[in-house]
Order: sequence, then C-alpha cells, then structure tokens
Amino acid sequence: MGSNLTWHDASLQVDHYRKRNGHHSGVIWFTGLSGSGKSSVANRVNEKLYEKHLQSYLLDGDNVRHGLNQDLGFATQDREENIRRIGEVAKLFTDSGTIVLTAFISPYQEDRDRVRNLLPEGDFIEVFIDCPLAECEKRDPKGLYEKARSGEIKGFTGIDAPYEAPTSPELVLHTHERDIETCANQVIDYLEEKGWV
Ligand SMILES: Nc1ncnc2c1ncn2[C@@H]1O[C@H](COP(=O)(O)OS(=O)(=O)O)[C@@H](OP(=O)(O)O)[C@H]1O
Ligand SMILES: Nc1ncnc2c1ncn2[C@@H]1O[C@H](COP(=O)(O)OP(=O)(O)O)[C@@H](O)[C@H]1O
Repeated sequence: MGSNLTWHDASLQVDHYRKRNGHHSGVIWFTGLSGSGKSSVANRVNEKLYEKHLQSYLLDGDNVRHGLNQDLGFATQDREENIRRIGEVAKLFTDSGTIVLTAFISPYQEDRDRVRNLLPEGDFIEVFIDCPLAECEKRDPKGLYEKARSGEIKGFTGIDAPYEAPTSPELVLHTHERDIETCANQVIDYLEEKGWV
C-alpha cells in the first residue's frame, strides 16, 4: 500500500512544540466499563490542565463516535478499529505537543497495547477506571444496562460482551470509593510526579 507515498521531514518536530508549550505531551488513556466514570474524570482532568494554561484535548464518544468513527458499531472488529483510529489520532495530538485524554471503554488489552506501542516509552499512561459492574449498573446514567439486561441491546460490555481489565496500568482509580475531584487530582499528581506538567 502507498508505494508512491513519500514521507516529508517536518521542520517542526514534537520537541519544538513541547518547548514552546512548556510541558510534556502524551496520551492519558482512560479505560473502564460504561458508567465507570471515564468521561467525568477525564473532563475534570482536562479542566484542571486548562486552568493551568496547558495544552490539552479530550477525545471521547461525543467527538469521535459521532464523527470520525460514525461508520463503526460495537462488534469486536468495530471496537478494534475504533481504538486503532483513536490511537492514531492520539499520536498526532501528541506530536503536536498536546496532552490528549481519551475516554473509551477500550475493552481489549491487545488493542490498548497496540496504541501504547505507537508511542515512545513513557508517553502513554493507561488509567484503569476500576468500578464494580454492580455500581456501574446502579448508576446506569444512560439507561443502557437496563436495555442490555432486557436483551434490547446485544453485546453490551460487562453483560454479554467482555471487558479485559488492564494487566499493568500506570494508574488505577476507584471511582466507587472516591469522588470525581479526588480521582482527577490523582491523575494530576501523577503527571506532576512524572514531570509532564
Ligand atoms: N454494545 C455496547 N457495548 C458498550 N457500549 C455501548 C454499546 N452500545 C452502545 N454503547 C455506548 O457506547 C459507549 C462506548 O463507546 P466506546 O467507543 O467507548 O466503546 S469501545 O471502546 O469501542 O468498546 C458506551 O458507554 P460510555 O462508556 O458511557 O461512553 C455506551 O454509551
Ligand atoms: N468518583 C466518580 N468518578 C466518576 N464518576 C462518578 C464518580 N462518582 C459518581 N460518578 C457518577 O457516575 C457517572 C459516570 O458516568 P460517565 O462519566 O459518563 O462514565 P463513562 O464515561 O465511564 O461511561 C456519572 O453520572 C458521575 O457523576
């Protein structure tokens, strides 16, 4: 594929953007069940970075599944392609000097690892939003668990489709025990510890 494709050496590289922005760039990858709190925590982290005048951007279902990935559903291969595209976009954001946050279920370890391997070591932070299924189901913010239990939705993650918990995430957040603010602060503390911000 693409034998006539030439690669252009951009004169501006990631280090230029990072230097200008005054901070590191990379991917903060939130993964967890529907309703576990990925969007809520990622949004709060994004706000905190914005308040610090850092360049960050949140990719989530609202701006990705309705646009770039509107052709994809929830079959295993569609989810794989969803995550592959999001990974490539996240890499581009990283190259632009941006701290990119992603909030997708991303249920398969292999798919998440593939994204991790697109990036240099240390530039991918996997954040496991660890919330028991029973709690997610109780929250049921979109009423989807109810539909999944009644069979109205088939192949719903956690009910009749798998979720593979991360094997070695950089961070684990227990959203059923700590509030959104505390969880968001855990991420910010980690970024400070790693010298990203
Ligand atoms: N079958 C099925 N399984 C899981 N989720 C479903 C399904 N159908 C629709 N939804 C809604 O889509 C949201 C998940 O989209 P994602 O792009 O994060 O999924 S994935 O990473 O490709 O698995 C998901 O939840 P959130 O995690 O709250 O965004 C649901 O709102
Ligand atoms: N500590 C917490 N972290 C994140 N969400 C929480 C927390 N405690 C309660 N919630 C609630 O749980 C729901 C999580 O929904 P959402 O953020 O959309 O999850 P997801 O993006 O994983 O589907 C929200 O209604 C949120 O207010």
